Amino acid sequence: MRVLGIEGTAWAASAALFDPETDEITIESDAYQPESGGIHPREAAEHMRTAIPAVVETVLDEAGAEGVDAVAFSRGPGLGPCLRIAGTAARALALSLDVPLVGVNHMLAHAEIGRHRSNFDAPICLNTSGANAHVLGFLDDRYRILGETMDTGIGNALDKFTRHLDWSHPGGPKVERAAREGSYTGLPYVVTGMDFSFSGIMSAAKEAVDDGVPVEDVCFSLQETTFAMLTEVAERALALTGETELVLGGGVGQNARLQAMLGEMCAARGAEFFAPEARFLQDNAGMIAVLGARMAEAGETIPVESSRIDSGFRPDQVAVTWRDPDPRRRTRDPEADRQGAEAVVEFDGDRVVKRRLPKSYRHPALDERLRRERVVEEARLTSAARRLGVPTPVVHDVDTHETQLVLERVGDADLRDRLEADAGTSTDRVRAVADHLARLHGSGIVHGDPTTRNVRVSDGSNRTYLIDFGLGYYTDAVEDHAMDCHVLEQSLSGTATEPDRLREAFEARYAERGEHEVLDRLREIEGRGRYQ
Ligand SMILES: C[C@@H](O)[C@H](NC(=O)OP(=O)(O)OC[C@H]1O[C@@H](n2cnc3c(N)ncnc32)[C@H](O)[C@@H]1O)C(=O)O
Ligand SMILES: Nc1ncnc2c1ncn2[C@@H]1O[C@H](COP(=O)(O)OP(=O)(O)OP(=O)(O)O)[C@@H](O)[C@H]1O
Ligand SMILES: [Fe+2]
Repeated sequence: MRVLGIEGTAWAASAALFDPETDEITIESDAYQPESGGIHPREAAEHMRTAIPAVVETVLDEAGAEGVDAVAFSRGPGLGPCLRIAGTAARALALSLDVPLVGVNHMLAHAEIGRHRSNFDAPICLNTSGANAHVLGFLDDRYRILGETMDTGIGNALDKFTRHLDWSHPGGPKVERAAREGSYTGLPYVVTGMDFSFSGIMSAAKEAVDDGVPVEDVCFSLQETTFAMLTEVAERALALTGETELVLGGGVGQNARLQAMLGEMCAARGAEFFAPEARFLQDNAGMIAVLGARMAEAGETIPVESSRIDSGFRPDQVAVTWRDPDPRRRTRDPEADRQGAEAVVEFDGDRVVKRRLPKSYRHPALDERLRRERVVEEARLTSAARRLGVPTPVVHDVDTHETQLVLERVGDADLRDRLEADAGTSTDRVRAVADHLARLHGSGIVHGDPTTRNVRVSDGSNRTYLIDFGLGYYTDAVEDHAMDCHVLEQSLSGTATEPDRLREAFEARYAERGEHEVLDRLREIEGRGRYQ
């Protein structure tokens, strides 16, 4: 099945032909370059109007229209005016060639091209593009968003920073070049579970430049900080799901420093890492044609009448019928797997020794700071939570120099590995987590990382413990309390076959025990448009 792909979500007018028999992918692209500032949606759409027919024609000239069995196009997410033009071109072409039409989710295409090129079975995918940044895992029939940006995509964040410097668009490659001459200066580091945000860091970076810190140093630190955050959440996703493969997607993925950090993180934990070639990382129609072919083979074509574009199209909205469920996810031995994202954990009788070893992918100054802060916070908040009546391990010893804790060993398993227990029991356990979080929030404590791997459960009783307070802190901010709930729910989605029932149970109990405004804010967080 030879598929012609069309891409036009924002800046790249691109057409491609994919032939699954030979695995040959011909791509023809024409980039929109703003005269000044960032991408102007109307101007970009004007570019699409002339450039898309031209790139399509070039590809058809090369490949011959007779051999095209389907037309695939980026249905979203993206800029509405651009998507509409690309969509119209795709529909017209499908009708004139008399072949089926396939509507592709652009972010799934970024993810799947890595799987396709690597031949990995079930990788975690880190998408780092202009308007998006998220970690995806595949479970049952769907990609799950395990974590994502709470404000802008990573590329847009870098581009906005360089606009402040009056550098031309796109800024990402220029930051990379300037960073080669830079040295480290501190910037905020913002990670909650597997979610993260860039706006505070970017404001601090602009301020630093205005205050006279050399631009090269700020560029260097921007990369060190934001890429370490992305690497950390990718590692947390590997630890949470137990997967051992990672693929990278999106335009920022062309950055050599980001690739090096991810490669180093994976090597250190015995996982495999793959980054596709640059032409498949930046927006391109090749990835649309490849996923389009998979979808068409599985019968996922759409009638022209119902092929509307969707500028807010999220990757977890797509029912995935073109690949098998992860064959390994359910057969691992969870208790053999003691490798967290941050720490190495060893059992010593009824005690647990938790060491945060240096992470070689992180800049040493940042690494030192994070490990020290987290050990101190973990010891302090684990004990504070206990005093509030929330079951947590007793802290036996804290060594900030060695960044090591000795904790009481609690529970028999991580909640992650008991979610498929009988419905009543797993619901009760999730309710207990709601009790614990509501109680912590009531006293101004945020856990910071309440995933299903940071809840320990006992098999013989209803005891449910919270562990791993290293990302916790004190605040009464509703937003931060809601983020805790969001992290828990996202991890349920990433690890449970039937997350909806569990999420409902969590919220019903939190509504009884916690503040209503927190759940209202939770709705708002979930509804935040990520395309900006
Ligand atoms: C929805 C769609 O339109 C959008 N596409 C997109 O953002 O284009 P993409 O090609 O994936 O990424 C472009 C971004 O990638 C950044 N970029 C390109 N090369 C870079 C480099 N070497 N280092 C850092 N950033 C880089 C650019 O600055 C720009 O922000 C998306 O995928 O979010
Ligand atoms: N006190 C404890 N009692 C029993 N098991 C524990 C305890 N602390 C940690 N573990 C086990 O070790 C695993 C990793 O521990 P922990 O979550 O604290 O490390 P981490 O590296 O910070 O992980 P992450 O950042 O991925 O959440 C836990 O999922 C749990 O199975
Ligand atoms: Fe993209």
